[in-house]
Amino acid sequence: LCQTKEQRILDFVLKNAVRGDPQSVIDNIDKYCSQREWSMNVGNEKGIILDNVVKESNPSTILELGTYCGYSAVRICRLLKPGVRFFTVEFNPAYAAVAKQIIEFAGLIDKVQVLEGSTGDIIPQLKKKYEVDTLDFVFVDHWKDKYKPDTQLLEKCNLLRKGSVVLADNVIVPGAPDFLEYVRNCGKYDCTNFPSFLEYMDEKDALEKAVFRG
Ligand SMILES: Cc1ncnc2c1ncn2[C@@H]1O[C@H](/C=C/CNC(=O)c2cc(-c3ccc(F)cc3)cc(O)c2O)[C@@H](O)[C@H]1O
Ligand SMILES: [Mg+2]
Repeated sequence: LCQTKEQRILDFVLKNAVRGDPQSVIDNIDKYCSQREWSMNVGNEKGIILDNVVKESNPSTILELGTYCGYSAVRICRLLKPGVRFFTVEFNPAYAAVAKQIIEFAGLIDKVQVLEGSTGDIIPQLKKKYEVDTLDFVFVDHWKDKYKPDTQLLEKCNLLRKGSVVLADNVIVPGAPDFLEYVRNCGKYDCTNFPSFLEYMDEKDALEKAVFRG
């Protein structure tokens, strides 16, 4: 019945997680993807680093680039105080549909707006159409060749302010070399690298935190 891996992940969550309990949703996605089918969720090792960066930023307006199944949306939103706004962008309708159901099951759908479309089209709409002033936190985890252009687009659209945190997954594998070179050398960011491991594997990976200097 479940034709796609993403539908099988959703099915496993619906069957095994506890409705309204974000941690059980995260734990069950990690369990399925480590025991049955690998999947490109940020995972628990890098997820703990993500948790810590989110907690220290205490953000009110958050943007995620690349929702996929909603694992990091649930991971981030479970830490947020009431009333904050979390936007996540996904251009694959099948993935967006799975993500919405997983976010809803976790009980977090009121905090989350899944914006269906390409980041290149949606980022320029955030101020006028979605009433965003500036972004406190951006989690970047979509196609790796889009990291740099979309970071530059965020700058161009004046969505970053002094202290805005841009946190990028996979800067070792699959890697985002042009993004790393840009944020580390353009002079507009203070960068920190967080070595970790690729989700569900023993391979090395890392997150890069780039704080906009304003
Ligand atoms: C411009 C635009 N607009 C909107 N949505 C967009 C968009 N570009 C992509 N998306 C969306 O975001 C997700 C894409 C995620 C891409 N992530 C990875 O490729 C990835 C790969 C690995 C990996 C590591 C080792 C391997 F051997 C193989 C794969 C690990 C990871 O953690 C990854 O994130 C996916 O849901 C896609 O539809
Ligand atoms: Mg990733």
